[in-house]
Formats: sequence, structure tokens, C-alpha cells
Amino acid sequence: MDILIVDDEKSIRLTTSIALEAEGHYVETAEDGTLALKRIKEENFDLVFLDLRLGDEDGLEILQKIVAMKPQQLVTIFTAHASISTAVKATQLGAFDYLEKPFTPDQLRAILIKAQKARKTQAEVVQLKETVQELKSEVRHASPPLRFVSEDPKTRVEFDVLFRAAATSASILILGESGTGKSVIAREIHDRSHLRDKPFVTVSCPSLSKELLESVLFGHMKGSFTGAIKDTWGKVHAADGGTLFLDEIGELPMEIQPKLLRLLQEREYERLGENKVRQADVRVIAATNRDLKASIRSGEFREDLYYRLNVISVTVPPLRERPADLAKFAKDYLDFFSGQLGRKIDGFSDSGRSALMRHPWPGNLRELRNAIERSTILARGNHVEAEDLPQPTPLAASNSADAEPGGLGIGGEHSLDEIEQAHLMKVLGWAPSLHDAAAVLGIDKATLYRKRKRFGIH
Ligand SMILES: Nc1ncnc2c1ncn2[C@@H]1O[C@H](COP(=O)(O)OP(=O)(O)OP(=O)(O)O)[C@@H](O)[C@H]1O
Repeated sequence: MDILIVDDEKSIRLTTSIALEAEGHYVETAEDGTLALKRIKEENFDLVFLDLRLGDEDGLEILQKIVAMKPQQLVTIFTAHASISTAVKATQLGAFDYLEKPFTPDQLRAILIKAQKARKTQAEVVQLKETVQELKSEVRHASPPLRFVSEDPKTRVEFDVLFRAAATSASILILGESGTGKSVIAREIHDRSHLRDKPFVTVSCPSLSKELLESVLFGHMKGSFTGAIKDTWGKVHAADGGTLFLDEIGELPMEIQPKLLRLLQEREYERLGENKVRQADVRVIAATNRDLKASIRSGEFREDLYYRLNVISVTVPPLRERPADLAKFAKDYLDFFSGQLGRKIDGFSDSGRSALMRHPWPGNLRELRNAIERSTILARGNHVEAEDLPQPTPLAASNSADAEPGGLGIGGEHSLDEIEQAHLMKVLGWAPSLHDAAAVLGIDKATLYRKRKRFGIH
């Protein structure tokens, strides 16, 4: 290691240097704070030994200057027995450790081993941060660009409110149909906030049973329910100091709602099966495609929780109400996917463009993205044609007189079940995933699962 010894006593500088050099370290010495600060600024020392009594100089002040200049700098304080309390204060100010004078070679060696470990951990953290940055940039390049500017005045107002609120700690509720980009917006709010370097943790409310969801949120103690084989921390703990994103909050079971309310109001929670109140400071962003006011009326959602979540609330308009944005998103996606495929596709033909505008896009951006990806594969020439884009759904088609032969016509002699089953089968037939199918149908995945089971659709 490269080590700097800062002490005004020549004998200490000399003996410590000899001991350290004998262990193979590179050592420099400084007899006062000014020289020490100059060398620390110029060089990267792995460890600094700093005497707190440096003649007229205040060692604690020098320590603070070092920490301010290089927060990662490991500084071990030399201290006399009588000044242990000062040494403790020094560690509170950012010193790594302290060594009481006079010290033995073994005590010095113990400090060096500890410092080496700390340096290794620091290097690992730096490397992990770099890896995360690289991965983030790879992910960004592996998906179409995100667009947060809008040509639509209503959407512009909503985005403006959202991104102005990003810098505060206010809870934010994002409403909007499935696929309008609520999760993407939640992440963007976090990235534009003062918490951007802190954790961003997502909890998808409907994906789990009530008990598991509670455990995922708050953690549990071993034996608190069947299958709880060890103590765990929940996502609230993981998000402490950062943002907790509660996706599909409208599905949050009634039993868990008071616990979330307590977290929002008191910043307190308890792990399942534990009788100890814990603190967590999280900024909550919630999203739902449900009408929460209707859920309050039907007794499925607590009004007090709604008002806590709703400090700032915006509704992201559906894509069909933003035709100018629709065209821009479609072009972005087309450029991205054609680039990925190495195909030269210049844009949409007239028929392609009007098909794009005619389609109601019930699955919003998610559906549009999938449709454009598919169209770049299907396009025969250098333009996307109407035939490459989603065709009218069976229900829309059957609205007209020329329903498919043997198909179901709206208003014909069919039960609602028959119509529902036929529609489900058609959508499941073309949607790329169950998630997309649920989005297009405007239901959550659990409901889709129940319906498939009911109609025997595999
Ligand atoms: N701002 C955006 N710019 C470009 N593409 C976007 C944007 N927002 C969303 N998308 C696309 O739409 C997809 C769906 O977005 P997201 O999952 O955020 O929607 P959602 O409203 O949370 O849906 P759900 O309610 O079903 O969870 C994203 O994976 C992305 O491909």
C-alpha cells in the first residue's frame, strides 16, 4: 500500500516508516498539516496515519479537510490514551480507525490488514458501479428510446406536473390505462429526483397472494407462516432512503392497506411475525389502471390511503387521444427495430399511416411497440403498409355486415360468454405474451388466468 504518515514527532515518523517499509509498503512522511494536505491532493494514498496533536494545528480540522477533499480516503488517527474520546470524535468525522500510542508492530499490522480489506471493498464498489452504468447503457441501447416530451397539450401539462414534483419527496399517484407507460414514468421520476443514486424498488401488487405480498413488502421472521424458513427483509427495507414503486396499487389487498398507510404516515412498519417497530424513509410512487374512486365506493380501497398516495396525481392519456405523439412513437420504434434488424425501412406508406391512426391501440404504447416490431419483420418493401399492422379485432370486424363466415357477429344470437370466449381466443392468438394480451383486454394477468381456466383456453 502507499501510506502517508503525518506527525510532528520525528521519532514516530521514523520508527513507523521503518516498520511499514519492512512490510513492503511505500511510505512518505509529513511533519505538518499543510504539507500533508498538499501531498494528499497530489497523490492517491491507500492509507494516511494522522496525529491529532500537530503542534499548533488542530488535527481534527485537518481530518475534516481531508475527508472533504477525498471522502474515500482512509485515515487512521494516532492518539494518546488520554485522548480516546477525541479519537472517537474523529471516527465520527470520517476517520477510518485509531491507533493508540505507543503501539506494537502487531497493532500496526492489524490496522494494515483492516485497511487492505477496506480498500478492496472500495475497489469492488467502484467496479460494481461501473458495471451497473455499463449495463444501464446496454439496456438503453437494447430498447427503443424513451420519449417524455409530448405534442399533446393535455399530456404536456401532466408531464410537467410530474417532473416538477420529481424533485420533492411528495407521494405520486400515476393513473392511466394499461401500457401508457406508468412504470417507465415512475422510473424517470426517480431518475430526475434527488434520490437518483438511491435504490428504486418495484413491488407489483397483484402478482402474489396476500401473505406473500405482505412478506415481500415488509419482510418476515422465520416460522411466521408455512414456508418461512428464515428471517427476511422486505422491499420497504431495500428501498429505505430511495423510491418504492407500487405497481397496480388498485390490487393491494384490504388487509395490507392499513400497513401501507402507517408507512406513509409514520414511516413505520413491522416485519411479519416480529413485534418490533422499524423505521423506513421511502418516497412512494404508485400506479394503477383502476378507477380508485370507484374502488373506494365499492369498499375495496381505503379513502385515507387514497388521499395519502394522491398528493400529486396525474392521468396519462391513452395513445388514441394523442395522435401526434402516436406518430412520433411509431417512427421512433420503426427506426429502432429496423436498425436492429439491419433493414432499411423509411417510414409508413399512406395506407400504413392511416391504419396506424385508425387502430384504437387499447394496449397503448406496449401494443404499439409490439406491432411496430412485428411490422418491421413483415414489411416487404421500404415502407410499412396497412397489412403489416394490426388488423381490426374480430369484434370490430363483426360489427360490420361482413363478419367472418361462421364467426360471431355483435348483436347476433350469441351469449356474452360466447363473445367473450371468441375474443379472448383471438387476442391470445396474436398477442406476443400473456402480459400483452392482458393489457389489450384491459384486465390484469390474474383475471386473464381465471378467464382462460373458465373457458378452457390453453
Ligand atoms: N415514454 C416512453 N417512451 C417510449 N416507450 C415507452 C414509454 N413509456 C412506455 N413505453 C413502452 O411501453 C411499454 C409499457 O410501458 P409500462 O410498462 O410503463 O406501461 P404501464 O402503464 O405501466 O402498463 P401496466 O399498467 O400494464 O403495468 C414499455 O415497456 C415501453 O416499451
